[in-house]
Amino acid sequence: MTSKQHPDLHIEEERLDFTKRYIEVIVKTAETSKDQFRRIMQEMFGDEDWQESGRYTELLTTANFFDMSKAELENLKKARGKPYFARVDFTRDENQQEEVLYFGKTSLYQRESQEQIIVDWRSPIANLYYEGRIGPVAYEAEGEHFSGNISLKRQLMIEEGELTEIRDIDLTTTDELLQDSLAKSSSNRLTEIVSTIQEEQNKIIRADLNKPIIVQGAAGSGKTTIALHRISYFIYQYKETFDPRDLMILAPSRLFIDYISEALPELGVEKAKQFTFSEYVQFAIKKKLTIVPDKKLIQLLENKSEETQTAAWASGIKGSSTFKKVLDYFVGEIITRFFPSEDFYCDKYRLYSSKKFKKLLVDEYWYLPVYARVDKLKKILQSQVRSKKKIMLARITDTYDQKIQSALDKKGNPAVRKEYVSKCLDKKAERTADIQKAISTCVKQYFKHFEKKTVLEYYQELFSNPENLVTFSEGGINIEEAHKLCRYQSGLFIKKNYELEDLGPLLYLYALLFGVEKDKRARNIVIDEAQDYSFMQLQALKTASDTDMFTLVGDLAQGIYSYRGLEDWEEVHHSIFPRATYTELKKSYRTTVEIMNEANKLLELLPYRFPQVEPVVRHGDRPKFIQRINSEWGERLLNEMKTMKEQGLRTFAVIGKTAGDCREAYRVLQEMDEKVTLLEEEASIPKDQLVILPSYLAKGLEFDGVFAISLNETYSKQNDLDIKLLYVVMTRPLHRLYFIGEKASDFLFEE
Ligand SMILES: Nc1ncnc2c1ncn2[C@@H]1O[C@H](COP(=O)(O)OP(=O)(O)OP(=O)(O)O)[C@@H](O)[C@H]1O
Repeated sequence: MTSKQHPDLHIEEERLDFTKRYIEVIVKTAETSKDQFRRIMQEMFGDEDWQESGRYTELLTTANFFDMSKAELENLKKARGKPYFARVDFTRDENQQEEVLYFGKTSLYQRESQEQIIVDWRSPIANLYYEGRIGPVAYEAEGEHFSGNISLKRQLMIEEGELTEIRDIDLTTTDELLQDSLAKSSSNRLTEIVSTIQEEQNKIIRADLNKPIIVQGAAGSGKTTIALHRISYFIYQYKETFDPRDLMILAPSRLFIDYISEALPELGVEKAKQFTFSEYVQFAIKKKLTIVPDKKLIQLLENKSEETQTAAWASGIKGSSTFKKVLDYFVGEIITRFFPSEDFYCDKYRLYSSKKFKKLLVDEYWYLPVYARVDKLKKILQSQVRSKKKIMLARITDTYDQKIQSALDKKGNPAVRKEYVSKCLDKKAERTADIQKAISTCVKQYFKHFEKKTVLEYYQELFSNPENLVTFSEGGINIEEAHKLCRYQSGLFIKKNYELEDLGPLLYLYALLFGVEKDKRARNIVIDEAQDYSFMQLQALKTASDTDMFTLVGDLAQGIYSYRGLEDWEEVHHSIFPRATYTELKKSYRTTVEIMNEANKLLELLPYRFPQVEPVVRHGDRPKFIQRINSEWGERLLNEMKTMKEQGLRTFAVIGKTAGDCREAYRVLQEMDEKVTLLEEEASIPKDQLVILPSYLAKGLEFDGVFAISLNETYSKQNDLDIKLLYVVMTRPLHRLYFIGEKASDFLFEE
């Protein structure tokens, strides 16, 4: 029903008018002076319409401005055009009083009357909107118990401050707002979905904030979106105690960070740090490294040479839990290098036994990074010297004073006595100087023998001895493999290069040996596309940040980096995040039924059991195959795009299997004078332009219309990687999917 026909139209319009004016009062007052509050109130509400209403008098008599934080004010300003999106009428059992609640992206209330003008979508009571049905409801949320009755659930569409539509939801109506929202065209950027969050998504957003969470979600199930909403919810819940800058979002590429950039301020989470894994590791270990471009995936697609196989194999080993064992063992061995061979002496005084030193190093300070333990022991010895300094010096003085005294007491030749006393005085001065010197140098001397190396030196050392790799892995790596791995690594080190797969072990080693500085550690980490992380990477992040507060979202069916990433969640769940809640999302919100049905067929070709993805019921055209003849395909593509544009669609992508096919497509389309952009890793996505990108870069992104192309490259059923890549491509479009190739079987179709 449009707003004009709704029986409550007048009530809702008046409410909106009131809310908008009240926001203006708050904003204006904050921008001028608090003393002006009453005057502004009169100005905003003093016109005839409002003077007649009882509400105006009430407002004025109770008017009393209260301070808002800068952030709250900013949120309120942002909310001016759309202060809320839903209304719920709820009667609590305990007092039988009906509350009329308006939910929006921020909260606003009148302090005196305690009336909530807008309730934040992240407050516990907003669960009534996301999960409650008309009728009796009862549930717990963050320790609060709700029981009562919902008599009205209403969605309110407001655009630029105007009420455009009112929709009452009851048991029988399907969620039209969701359908509308999904039917819209994409903007090339991720947006917030607060008004249409679904029950299963809401559960993840609000799942226990003190526990890690792992979400296996189908393509388009809203993983990225939900992860960002969960951050927003987290920041809201802990606004008093948690600095948003302690939150870190790890994304697969800068392209992806650009893609989510719009949703961040909308959700108030723009202060969270955003990194790629590679950027973060270099930041944390304070070293700028030369990382060789990650060509393995492409090489695996293009050729199966032994070199490529070795590279992929080495990646797998360096990311495995076996390698964690190697590093743990290695660090254990490094610690023994700090076992002193002798007790600690200052001059002739034994101040600390080596046994005690070892005990502290290994047992007492086990929780500290190795070098921090050594530093701690240094301080202990220094304080030991300081505390014994007086005694040591006093002993010297006493000894020589006694000698002198007894010489003076003796009768005898005065000349001899004099000489003896003078010698004693000299000796005393000499010994005192010795002790003074020893006091200032003994600690330094004692530690002089201990090594001081950088994390890179240690890492390179690890690969200098194949036998050690076998021992450290307790047989997990055999001697041939160890030799092969060492050879592979030395090929990198000679050129002062590292590869992405070295970063997990490096970070882990750094954390254990030196510890990541506090201001470089995150207290809460959100990882998107988590299936592409290796065991070692996740373990390293956990150890480095000293917390298990992670949100991991990913989809194993899109695990195109499985040679180095994860094949299942089990090991990660059990060994790294045992406290984690594991959840699955099977519904897809992005794609139409017709497209998803085709994509689902690919999952059946994979050797693992992936559940079929259930699309939210939204129909569209069936995917279309266009036969490629010479370069005339370019024209057909542009024609189809023109038609789509006429139908209101706005974002389009040509997705090739590899960069090679993309370059070829770029050449053809550019010649036709079309404005196209070839996307490289670090680029940002231009708005309203046709973009060409390879399949592996398209992961996580979405477009209204997608042209999957096969020019020189085809997809093969024999290769799981090909199947997964094609699956990624086919799950990118919101509305239309085209295949352009020589024959349908190039895209793994029967016909
Ligand atoms: N509850 C919802 N209401 C409206 N739109 C939604 C909802 N949930 C998801 N979407 C939309 O579905 C699309 C897919 O969401 P998103 O990109 O977060 O999914 P994903 O699981 O991360 O996908 P992928 O696996 O491809 O990375 C987005 O356009 C998002 O806005």
